[in-house]
Amino acid sequence: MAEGDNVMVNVNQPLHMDSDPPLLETYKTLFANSKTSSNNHDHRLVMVEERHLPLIDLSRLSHNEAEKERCQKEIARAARQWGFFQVVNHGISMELLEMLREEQVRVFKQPFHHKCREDKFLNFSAGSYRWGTPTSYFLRQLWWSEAFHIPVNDISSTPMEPFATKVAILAQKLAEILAEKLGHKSSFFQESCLPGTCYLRLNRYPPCPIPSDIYGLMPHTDSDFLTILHQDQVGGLQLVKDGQWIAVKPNPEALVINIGDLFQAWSNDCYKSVKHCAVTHPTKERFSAAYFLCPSYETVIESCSMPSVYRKFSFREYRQKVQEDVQLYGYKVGLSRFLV
Ligand SMILES: O=C(O)CCC(=O)C(=O)O
Ligand SMILES: [Fe+2]
Repeated sequence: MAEGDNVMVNVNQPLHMDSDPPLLETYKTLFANSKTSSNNHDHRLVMVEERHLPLIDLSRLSHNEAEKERCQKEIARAARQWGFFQVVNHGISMELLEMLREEQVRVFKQPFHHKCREDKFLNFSAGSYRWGTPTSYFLRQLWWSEAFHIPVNDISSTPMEPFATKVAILAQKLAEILAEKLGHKSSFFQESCLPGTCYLRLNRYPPCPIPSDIYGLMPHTDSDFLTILHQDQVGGLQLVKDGQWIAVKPNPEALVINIGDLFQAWSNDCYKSVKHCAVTHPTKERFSAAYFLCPSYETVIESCSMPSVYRKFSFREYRQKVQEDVQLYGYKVGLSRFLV
């Protein structure tokens, strides 16, 4: 869809069902004014090449020592060169992934007014549900998505619990390998990232009438150690590689791993926390689920080698700074706030 096509959208005709958040109604005025808005800097106006991420078969970790070593090296190389990679034979069965997906669909199918209830919805704490960015003034700051951001503790005794248990083990295993490849055998991640501090984020991107103008999720880096993403086959994840945006081709058997800001700081800029976003589709809805390996707020992030690029900071300090910047400037500045 070309720039300007957006004016063809009949914004008076709500498309959504009673489970959908009122994105179109909320953004109506912005759509109407979008003809005059400038989005020349938007990467979606440029052709985005579809690429496969490095694909790593984790079953090699249980082969002989030489194969294990090669596999670990590939993981570390992908974290350095891409900040993103995909893994197969990751220990989470297709059945569990299917169960997660079914539960995700069921949860989002609930009526909108139930999902945004202030008190508890299902088993989740108040405030777990988020949708769009109703306070934005610019089209390109809008999010065309809804999400449940759930502390892993709240997942217990839901059908998603078996997935959460397995994905937490995988995250710890990857963190350990990444640390070891920098010469650090440590229990740091085991001790600081607990079920009460890690999150599962269920994302749903409804079909969007003007996908070229609105992100599902704005370009961002993740504020965690690492993220494990399960996505469906619709596609929409894009990331920056060597200064260019590329689109990730979905692989039904793979999970997508990405390095977050905290690992970049801990690794002293060796591993890269890369900017990524989700774009929307004109006719298809898309689901993804992300597990965030996060420490407790008190955890201090200190670089594993010297001289350190960043000063040490607590995760609480980091979150506060991010929130402060988002309120002041409308975007996250991130790690560069903590440069020495
Ligand atoms: O849905 C996606 O592909 C990306 C999700 C994501 O980046 C996030 O939840 O932080
Ligand atoms: Fe993300």
